[in-house]
Amino acid sequence: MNTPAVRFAARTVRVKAPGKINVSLDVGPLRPDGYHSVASVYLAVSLYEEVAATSTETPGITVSLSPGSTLDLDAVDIPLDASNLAYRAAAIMADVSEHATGVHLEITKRVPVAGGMGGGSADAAATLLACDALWNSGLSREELAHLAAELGADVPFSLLGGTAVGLGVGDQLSPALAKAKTHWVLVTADFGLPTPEVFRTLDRLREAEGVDADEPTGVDPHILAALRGGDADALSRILVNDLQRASIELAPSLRDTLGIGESHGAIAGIVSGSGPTVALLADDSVAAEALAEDLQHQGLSALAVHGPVPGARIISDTLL
Ligand SMILES: C[C@](O)(CO)[C@H](O)COP(=O)(O)OP(=O)(O)OC[C@H]1O[C@@H](n2ccc(N)nc2=O)[C@H](O)[C@@H]1O
Ligand SMILES: Nc1ncnc2c1ncn2[C@@H]1O[C@H](COP(=O)(O)OP(=O)(O)OP(=O)(O)O)[C@@H](O)[C@H]1O
Repeated sequence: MNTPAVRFAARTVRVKAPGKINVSLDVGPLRPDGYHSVASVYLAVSLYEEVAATSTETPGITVSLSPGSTLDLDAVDIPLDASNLAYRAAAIMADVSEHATGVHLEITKRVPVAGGMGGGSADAAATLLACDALWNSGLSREELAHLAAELGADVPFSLLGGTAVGLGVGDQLSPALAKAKTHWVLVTADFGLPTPEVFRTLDRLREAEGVDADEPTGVDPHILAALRGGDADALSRILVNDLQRASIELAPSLRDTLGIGESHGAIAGIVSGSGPTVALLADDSVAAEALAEDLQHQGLSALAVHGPVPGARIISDTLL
C-alpha cells in the first residue's frame, strides 16, 4: 500500500533588528589576531533591517533583497552568495539545528551599507533569531550571542539592543539599562567606508605620531549617566569616537557634514562607528525632525531616529 506523501508546509518567520551608533568608541592597540580591543557604548536606534526566513523543500540557503528596501539597491554592493552575513548566520544555525530545512532569506535593507551602523550585522542577528524559530533549535539567548560573536564584532549587540557597554572586540556586552530616549539625525553618505581600512588608517596615523594606544579598560561613567537621564546636553559634551579622525582622513567631506549639522542646530555630532554615517544629537524629537528637514533642504540625506530600541525581535510567524 502506498503511504500518502506528506505535503511540505512552508513557514515564514519575519524578524526585525536595529542598526546602532557608538555613542563612545575607545580603540586600543592592534592585537595579534588583527582586531583591536575596544570599549564602546552602543545605542540601538530606530532604523531597522528586516529578514523574512522561509523554509524551503529544496535544501540549501538562498538570499534576495526585498524591493521594499528603502536603500537604492542599484547603488549598493551586497553579495547574495555565501559571503552575505545573513547567509553565514543561517549556515551556522543549520549546523547546530537538528531540524534544519532549506531556507530562503529575504532582506529588507534600510541601514546604510558599509555605513558604520552595523547593517550587515543586523541582518545576521535577525537571521539567527529567525532560523532559531523556524527550526525550533531551542537555543538560549546566551548560545545565540555566542554564535553571533563568531559572525562579527557588532552582531551580538544587534541581538541584544537597547544601550550596552561593549568590551573585548565589542562583543563582550553588558546591558546599561539606560531607558531614557535621546534623539539623533543620521546623515548618510552616498559612499561606504570599509571597516578594516578605517582601523588600519587609525593605526597608521598613530604610528606617524609615535603614539602608543592604551588598552581600553572601560567607558566614561558620565556617558552612561547622561544616557540614563536622557540628558542630551550633558551627552553633547562627551561624545567620543577614536575612529572619527581615521574616517575623516579617508573621507574629508565628513568634516563638512559635521560642521553643517552643528551650524543647523545639532548640539553635537559624531561619526558613527567606522563611518561614513554621521550621527547628530538633537535636544528632542521636535528638534531632530526640524534638523532633518533643514538638512534635506541643504541636499543631504538625513533621517531623524531615536534610541534606545530593543534588539532583534520576531514580528510574524506564518504557515504558508
Ligand atoms: C567599528 C565598529 O562598528 C564599532 O562598533 C566595530 O568595531 C566593527 O564591527 P564589525 O563590522 O562587526 O567588525 P567585524 O566584521 O568583526 O570585523 C571587520 C574588520 O574590522 C576590524 N576590526 C573590527 C572590530 C574591532 N574591534 N577591531 C578591528 O580591528 C578588523 O580588521 C576586522 O577584520
Ligand atoms: N547582509 C549584508 N548587508 C550589507 N552588506 C553586507 C551583507 N553581507 C555582507 N556584506 C558586505 O559587508 C560590507 C559591510 O557591510 P555593513 O553594511 O554591515 O557595514 P557597516 O555597517 O559599516 O558595518 P559595521 O558598522 O559593523 O562596521 C558591505 O560592503 C558588503 O560587501
